[in-house]
Amino acid sequence: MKFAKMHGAGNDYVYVNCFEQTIDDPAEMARKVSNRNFGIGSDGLILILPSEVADVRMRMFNSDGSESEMCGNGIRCVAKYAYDHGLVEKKEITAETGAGILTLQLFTNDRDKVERVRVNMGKPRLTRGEIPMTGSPEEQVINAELKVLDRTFHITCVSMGNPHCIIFVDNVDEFPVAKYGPIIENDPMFPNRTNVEFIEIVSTTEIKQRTWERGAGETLACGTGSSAVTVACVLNERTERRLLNHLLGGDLEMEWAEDGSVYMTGPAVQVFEGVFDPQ
Ligand SMILES: N[C@H](CCC[C@H](N)C(=O)O)C(=O)O
Repeated sequence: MKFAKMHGAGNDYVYVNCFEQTIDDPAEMARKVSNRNFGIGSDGLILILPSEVADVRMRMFNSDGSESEMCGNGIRCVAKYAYDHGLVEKKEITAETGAGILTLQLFTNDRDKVERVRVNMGKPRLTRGEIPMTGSPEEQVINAELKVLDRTFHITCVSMGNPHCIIFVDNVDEFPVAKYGPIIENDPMFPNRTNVEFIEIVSTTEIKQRTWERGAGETLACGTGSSAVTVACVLNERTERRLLNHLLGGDLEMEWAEDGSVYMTGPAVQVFEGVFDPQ
């Protein structure tokens, strides 16, 4: 299986060009390639496919084999792959995802390779029914109390196509993400599980994020998470609508625009290409 290893702000995936090859069991393949000792090593597997309604289509599988509707860092790398490998020739493209059709703007360097991508991540979904969460389907969850082990957190829940639970903490560097993340991820109030973001407010235009990803554990960055967090910051009156988010693996420029959509701008990097021998 030919692949490219790419990352966006350190959130790394194995990318397979499915314009020219097929994968029979992507869930199983995701588990194999993601393993950092016995595989290639990644947060998951992303398939780049032809689409009938957009320039490309993305499917994303976490390292545990579960499929997610959307991946923000992944979609920037899909755009880079598509342009750099000649699957598209334009610098504004559309991508079909489980969260709808998104529009992406590509920024190239002087060798005509994509370096940064701005993504219209679409509109956040805020009701329990849309996230999904148990309880009254029309209700929103903003700054609601949640007791976990010995702590009481205040959670805000947002879907960017996939579910996110956002928690503001005082010192994110020292926060025990691996202790609380998996418990919240698997809380029965989230029937499809959830991604969990822990956020420290630096100023009204700057935040720091750590991410516990559904199906993958702690990762260095999460683009859908960063989008959901931007919405949560505004809803909780913690920041302005435009902010710079410092994640463990790099920075993302975020805006929840007046048109209701969230815009994310960030890097897309190819590290190497290779051939994987399935064992
Ligand atoms: N890292 C990805 C999100 C993966 C979300 C995935 N863990 C899920 O199950 O929804 C991002 O940049 O948006």
